[in-house]
Amino acid sequence: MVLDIRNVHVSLGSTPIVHGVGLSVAAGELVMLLGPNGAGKSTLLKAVSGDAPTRGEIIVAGQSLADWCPQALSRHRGVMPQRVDINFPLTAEEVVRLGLSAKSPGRADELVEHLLSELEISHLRHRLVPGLSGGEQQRLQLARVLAQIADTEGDRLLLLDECTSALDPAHQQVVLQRVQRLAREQGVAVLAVVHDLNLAAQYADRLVMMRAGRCVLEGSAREVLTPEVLDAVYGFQARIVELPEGYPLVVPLGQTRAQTAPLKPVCRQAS
Ligand SMILES: Nc1ncnc2c1ncn2[C@@H]1O[C@H](COP(=O)(O)OP(=O)(O)OP(=O)(O)O)[C@@H](O)[C@H]1O
Repeated sequence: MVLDIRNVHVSLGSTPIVHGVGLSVAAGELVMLLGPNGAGKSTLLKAVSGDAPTRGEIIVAGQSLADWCPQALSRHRGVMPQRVDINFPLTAEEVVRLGLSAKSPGRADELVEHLLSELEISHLRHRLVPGLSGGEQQRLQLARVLAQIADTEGDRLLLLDECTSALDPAHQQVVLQRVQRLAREQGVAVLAVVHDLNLAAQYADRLVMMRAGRCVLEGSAREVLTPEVLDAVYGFQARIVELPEGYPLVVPLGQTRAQTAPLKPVCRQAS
C-alpha cells in the first residue's frame, strides 16, 4: 500500500473530529472520499498531509509519516488543499515552477510546458495569479502539485481536496481524466475528496463514505451509491440509473433527513 491509515484520531482544539479511521490506497488506485459537509474529510486529508495533530498510524510509501524528512516526503506526496490563496505577484508559469524538483533541471521547461498544456492553462502562463478566475487557479494548483511529484521514482501519493469544485463540466472531465491516467499509467496512488457523486461514480476505483468523523462504508460506486445509503448519510432521496457506460448515475429527487442510526452493511464496512 502506498497509503495506510490505521486507527487514526484527530482532535482540533479540544474537539474530536476524526474517530479511529482506517483506510488504505494501493499504487495505481484512485479512491474517492465522500460524505456530507463537516464529516471530517478535509481533516483526514490534513492528517495525512501532516497538518493536523493525529493519534494512530499513517504510513506513506512504506514509512511512518513521522519518520519522513519533509523535503524527501514532498517528492513522494503531493497535496492539493481545498483552498490556496496566492497573493504574491507570481505568474502562472512561476507557480508551476515552484513545484519542480531540482533533480532534473534539463527537463524543467518540457515538463512545465506539458503540464500547462494538459490542464489547458498554457494561454495563462504570463498572467499574474491573483487575477486568475477560481477555476483557472484550481487547474494551476493541480499543475504545481503534479510538477512536485513528476520526477520521483518509487511510490507516489496524491491527495486532492475538492480539486474540481470550481471547474466547469468540461474542465472537470479534463482534470479527472488526467488524474485517472496518472493512477492507471504511472501507478500513482490517489485519495481525492469530492462532493459530486456522479464524478465519483465515473472515475473512482473505490469509494469511501465518511459520516460524523468515521468511515462508514467502502466499495464500488454500485455498492455505495444506493438510495438507502444516500438517504441515511446525506438525507436525500435519489433514483439510481444504471448507465450503459458501466457506472451508476445519481438523480436527486428531494431532501429527507439524514439518519444517525448505524448503516446497514451493504458492502464491506470501513474500519
Ligand atoms: N479548528 C477547529 N476547531 C474545532 N472544530 C473544527 C476546527 N476546524 C474544523 N472543525 C470542524 O471539524 C468538522 C470537520 O471539518 P472538515 O473540514 O474536515 O469537514 P469536511 O468533511 O471536509 O466538510 P466539507 O465537505 O464541508 O468541506 C467540521 O464540523 C468543522 O466545523
